[in-house]
Amino acid sequence: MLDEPVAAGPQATAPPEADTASPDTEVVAPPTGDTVAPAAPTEEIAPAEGRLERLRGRLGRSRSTLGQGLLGLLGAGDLDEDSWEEVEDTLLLADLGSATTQQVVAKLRERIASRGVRTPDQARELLREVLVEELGPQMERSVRALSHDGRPAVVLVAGVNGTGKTTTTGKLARVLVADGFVVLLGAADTFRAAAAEQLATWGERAGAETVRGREGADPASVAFDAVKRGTESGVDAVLLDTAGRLHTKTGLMDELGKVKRVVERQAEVDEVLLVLDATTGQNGLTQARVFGEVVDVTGVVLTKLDGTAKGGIVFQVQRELGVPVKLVGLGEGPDDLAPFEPEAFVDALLR
Ligand SMILES: Nc1nc2c(ncn2[C@@H]2O[C@H](COP(=O)(O)OP(=O)(O)OP(=O)(O)O)[C@@H](O)[C@H]2O)c(=O)[nH]1
Repeated sequence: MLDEPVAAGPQATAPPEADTASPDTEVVAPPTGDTVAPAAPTEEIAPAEGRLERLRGRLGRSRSTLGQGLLGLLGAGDLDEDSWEEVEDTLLLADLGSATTQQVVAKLRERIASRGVRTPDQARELLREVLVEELGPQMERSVRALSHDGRPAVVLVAGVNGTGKTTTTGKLARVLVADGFVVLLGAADTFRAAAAEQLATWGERAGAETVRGREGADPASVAFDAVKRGTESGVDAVLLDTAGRLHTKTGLMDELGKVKRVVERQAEVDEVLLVLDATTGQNGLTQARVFGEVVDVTGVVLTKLDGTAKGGIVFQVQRELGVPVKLVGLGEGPDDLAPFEPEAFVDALLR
């Protein structure tokens, strides 16, 4: 449903760096006047609380690699060098990466020697302790506070195409709406018309407005207009979905940097969430490094953890990027997004 086109010509809103061509942004339902009222979602949204708990079963495949393999080895008692090599291989196979693997093995060896491990339960406890330590429970993981004294929190969602950016933006909107926040979505992926359509559909379902531009419009202008509208109408959060595919990688990065700079002319960007597909392993880390050079990534969303036997990628992301994993995608369903909790995650791996 396309209604209430917004006059957002370049003179009105486009900042100097933005494209001078008319961005032709429009607002997609729910239609409102000057104030963005929390429109009723068109479908029921599951409460955010206890999501990871409900979604635990989805980590089943990761569990079979890490949990069963390691517990079997460690629970057997005194380990010879061959067994330690197997432990190492199991961790590497689960995508923990070599640095984390070395660290985990060193800690396990030391603690097994000093405390002794004789039963599977003791092995599980020790393994849990070491893995949780590796995930740095002290890291700040919440998506930054949504109270900004009269201005919306601005969240930029970035990542390469297909990782699940649009889906994650939509799911996040639902979580926030379920928590009582008024959300506005900005479809700054103007490279692919279907992406804006997809986001607007998520918005309608969650009860959030979507500001979007015509295919090929300047993404920075669309993002700027979305934040402007969100600020003027007093929403709690503006979530900006960005493009993941351009003709060249340099173009993509330049565009993302520009979107952020242009938005920052009127509001601080509170959160840059980098969406990584957990099934891509090492590739995801390479992407993360490249994105990190262009924008300060404040948190990672690891998607498709339901579809991989390599949940260990979480450890690598954390260690190599020094950025907390804040959210995990555990399915294609609209409510399959959960906050990342190290203890609960490790428990799911070892269950
Ligand atoms: N199994 C599973 N699938 C997911 C998850 N998150 C997203 N997907 C699927 O991944 C596919 C790509 O998701 P999109 O949200 O379109 O990805 P995108 O990054 O926005 O892609 P572009 O718009 O092309 O840049 C879709 O089929 C989603 O349903 C997840 O956590 N688990």
